[in-house]
Amino acid sequence: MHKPRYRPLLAGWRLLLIALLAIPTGALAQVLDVTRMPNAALSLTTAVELLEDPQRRLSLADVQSPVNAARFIGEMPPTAALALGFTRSAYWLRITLGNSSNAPLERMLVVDNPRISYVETYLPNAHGHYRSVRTGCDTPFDTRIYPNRNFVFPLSLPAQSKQVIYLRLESTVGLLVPLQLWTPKAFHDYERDDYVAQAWYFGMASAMILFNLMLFIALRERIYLFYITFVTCTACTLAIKNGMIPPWFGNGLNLHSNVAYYSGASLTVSSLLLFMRHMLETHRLMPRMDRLLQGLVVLFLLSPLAFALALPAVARMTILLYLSCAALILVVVLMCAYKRQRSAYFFLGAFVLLIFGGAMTLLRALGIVPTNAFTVDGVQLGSTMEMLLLAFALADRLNVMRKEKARVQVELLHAQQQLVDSLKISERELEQRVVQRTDELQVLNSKLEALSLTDSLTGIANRRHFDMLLQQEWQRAKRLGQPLALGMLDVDHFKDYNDHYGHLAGDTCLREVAQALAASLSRSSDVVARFGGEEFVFISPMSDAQDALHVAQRVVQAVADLALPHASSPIGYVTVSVGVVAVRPGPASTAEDMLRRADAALYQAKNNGRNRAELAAE
Ligand SMILES: Nc1nc2c(ncn2[C@@H]2O[C@H](COP(=O)(O)OP(=O)(O)OP(=O)(O)O)[C@@H](O)[C@H]2O)c(=O)[nH]1
Repeated sequence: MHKPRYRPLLAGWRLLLIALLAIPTGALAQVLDVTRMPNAALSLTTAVELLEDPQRRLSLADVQSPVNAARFIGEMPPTAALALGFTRSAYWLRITLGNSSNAPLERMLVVDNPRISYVETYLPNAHGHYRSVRTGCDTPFDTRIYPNRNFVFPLSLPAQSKQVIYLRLESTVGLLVPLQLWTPKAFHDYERDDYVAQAWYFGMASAMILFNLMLFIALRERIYLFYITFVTCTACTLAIKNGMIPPWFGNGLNLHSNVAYYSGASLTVSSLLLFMRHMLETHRLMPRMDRLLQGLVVLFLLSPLAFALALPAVARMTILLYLSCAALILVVVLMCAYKRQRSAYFFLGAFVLLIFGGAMTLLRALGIVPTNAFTVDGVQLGSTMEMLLLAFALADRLNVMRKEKARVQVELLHAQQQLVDSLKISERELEQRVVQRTDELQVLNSKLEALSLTDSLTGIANRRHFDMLLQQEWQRAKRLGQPLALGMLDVDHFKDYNDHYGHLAGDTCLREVAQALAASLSRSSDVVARFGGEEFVFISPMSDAQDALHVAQRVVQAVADLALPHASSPIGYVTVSVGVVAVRPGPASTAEDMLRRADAALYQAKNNGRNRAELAAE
């Protein structure tokens, strides 16, 4: 026969204690009178007599035989449940119930733990024959004579009667037996409240799943999917644990079984690990630990195969694995919290609540803490708090991300503003530079224009400039009906001067003649220009013939006053001849005519002996 190698010490100690304290009661079975009942569960623990069947071979007839009947032990400690620990033995429970009243009574015998693999009840009929009902979580749901998440057996106790009821219990996992007796009414009330409490939990889990599904659809963040998977696995596992899976669900599969329960728990742990990895970003904060977590995820995903093939054998190891994993999760969360991972604080709080709830359930299973509303639903309560806190952590994460986004947006705006500002500054600088360059260009242009209009040798207006000015002055005089005078001047015997003094000296001479010419025409409206070679011209607006001749003579005199030596000239110094004309521009005359006439007058001055001014003939 297979015996577990490591029976929990506590369960062993408990059985030893029970054996020492127990009085063989085969013949002296105490009768529990069920005539008067409380309006709540009546724990049958102290009324139970217990017989261990390590080989799991005894039949009802065997346990009724005088030898075995005398081996039942009673006087159980007054706890809410018989905690028999992880055991492969079958246990026989004997309860003697009495009805001292004169009326038949209906009672409900309840095994308030849906996780017992096999619950076989032997109920006597009026003739003392036993009817067996074999059910349990590892048998199909329709084996239950009363459809409830726990194992419920309605009893009929005739008036003035005594009944001995036998229960045979066997489990592939921990064996915890909260055996209760109820009146039908009290049980129905409790049943309603119990299902309402369960509905609260599953309703809340469903709401969380749907809400986070919507968040996932809206935000497309994978972490919500991990959370949904985790909550779904948790809710399903708790539904299995509490016997809440509807009988029609599962398509023939027994989803109440301990294989389903352990598989659900493993899937829950792997989804929790997946969620935690993403939530705490372990791949970034602790890459090596993250690889270990990934390995555990795979291990837990594959573990249902092991449960299906060898559940009783691997049950104890699985519990150890769960505990190690819980410790590892705690270490990871603490390390992340130490590294100031904000989500880790929430995760820590949530996980501590779950562990606390789970620990309560485990300690109840081991018989260390009493069975009560808190310890029975410890995992469920812890899971509820965990679910809420993790949802809060997700909301906080969203909030942090939103704040981060807002901060980045502000930074972006700031950067944009800075860019706009610097663009504006460079635009202004560019504008200034353009203005400056334009000014410089204008100056340059005016210089160029001035250069293009100035004679490079003498510094007075050149021929081009003169042509323009002559046209302007001509038009103005014509418009205003004013007289306009034009003088044409030529240096006398200049070829000889050049020949005698050299070309460079000739240039200097021309410069001095130009200055003398410019100095002789003092009005601002007067114009002097180099006409070409050694010829100069002047324009004197608003001057009639007399004025013009007077100006021309002044020029001749001014050059003569320079007294520039000219060895090749009959006079001995540099002189000029001037031909001058004064006209009143009319529709028939042109500026060119005026020039021709001035040239003719110059020719006349040359012919008349040079060093003189001649007025053009009318
Ligand atoms: N040094 C110098 N000589 C120039 C310049 N332009 C023209 N000449 C000279 O001026 C002389 C003009 O001589 P001509 O036109 O023959 O007349 P002229 O010798 O002055 O004799 P008249 O005009 O009849 O008195 C030429 O020898 C030119 O080479 C110049 O820019 N610089």
